[in-house]
Amino acid sequence: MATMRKVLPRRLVGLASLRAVSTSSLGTFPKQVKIVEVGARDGLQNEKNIVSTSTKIKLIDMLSEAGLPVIEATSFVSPKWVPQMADCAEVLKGIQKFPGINYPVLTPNIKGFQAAVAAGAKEVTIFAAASELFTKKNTNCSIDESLQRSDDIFRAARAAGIPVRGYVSCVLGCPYEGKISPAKVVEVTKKIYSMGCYEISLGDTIGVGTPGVMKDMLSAVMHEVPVSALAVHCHDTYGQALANTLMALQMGVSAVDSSVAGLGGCPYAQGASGNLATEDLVYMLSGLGIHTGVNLQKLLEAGTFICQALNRKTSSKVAQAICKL
Ligand SMILES: CC(C)(COP(=O)([O-])OP(=O)([O-])OC[C@H]1O[C@@H](n2cnc3c(N)ncnc32)[C@H](O)[C@@H]1OP(=O)([O-])[O-])[C@@H](O)C(=O)NCCC(=O)NCCSC(=O)C[C@@](C)(O)CC(=O)[O-]
Repeated sequence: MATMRKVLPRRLVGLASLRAVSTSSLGTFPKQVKIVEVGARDGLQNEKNIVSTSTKIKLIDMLSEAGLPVIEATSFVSPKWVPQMADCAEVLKGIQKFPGINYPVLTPNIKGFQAAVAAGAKEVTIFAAASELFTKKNTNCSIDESLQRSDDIFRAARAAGIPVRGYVSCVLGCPYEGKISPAKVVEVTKKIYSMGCYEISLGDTIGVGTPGVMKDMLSAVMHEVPVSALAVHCHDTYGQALANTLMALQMGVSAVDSSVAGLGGCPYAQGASGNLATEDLVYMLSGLGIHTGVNLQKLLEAGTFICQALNRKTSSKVAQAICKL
């Protein structure tokens, strides 16, 4: 397709490398950032029209071609709650598994964990939240009950030698409770870290945060959990996702979730919009001279593919800019 063949103009590549030498005044950044691509799960779970299994598989294969090191493939949740993820087993079985790339899947309970393992999952992700009301809306239980479900998963995962990643949602605000205290985020994050999550992604689920509150929340969490075990997951509802992520990088976080074409949202978080667009993140990191291993050109092609399949415009500013050139 002609639109998928556009090559990143030389002058943009040049601009990015020019910026890479002039960032010392911004503070210390990690030399390398691990991008966790969540478009196929977080992005698609919010789509009203069912996306075909083959489209999901092709998207993930294109993201693998682009060199993303971690691609969240799908979620083994109740199809009554999220019908879009009903084909989770087919998707996980159907994708090409590139060597060196992880394909974690979301599991809300032991039933989901067992189904994920049966479909070949090598890594799972549990999800908790720093808000009681969001937890109830999202998983029909209290925070304590959700942690108990996670504990069941940890036991089974340990026995099977499967690594577990974790999410804490609503770290900068909740659609139902409003302001969330950093102390509550610390409490939940610390619990799932001590239960065995090797990495915990702190989610600004509805994208209300600004860099100052990100800094306060992260400072509090970093007192209790090593920064090497933290990631950030910023939605872009108020246009703050890139700024909040930059703040997290300056504080030493080196794992960032993002979504191709900025797809995303949670069906149980009113007002949540898309995630930070992976294209925009890669462009910024490249400009800062930070290694990601991602091929921006191939990533743009994956974004074009899924936007055409969904019949929608990309939310990535970088993709929009390059399409106009
Ligand atoms: C947790 C439950 C299952 C509780 O839902 P429930 O209705 O309380 O559970 P239940 O045990 O009564 O089960 C209801 C039915 O679902 C079945 N069931 C039960 N579990 C499973 C399973 N794993 N896989 C398949 N089926 C399942 C179960 O067998 C039963 O079927 P029935 O007997 O009625 O035919 C439900 O609330 C659920 O699936 N919630 C998931 C919601 C979701 O996926 N939200 C989006 C992900 S979180 C997010 O997006 C935020 C994040 C991670 O991106 C970070 C951020 O931005 O902050």
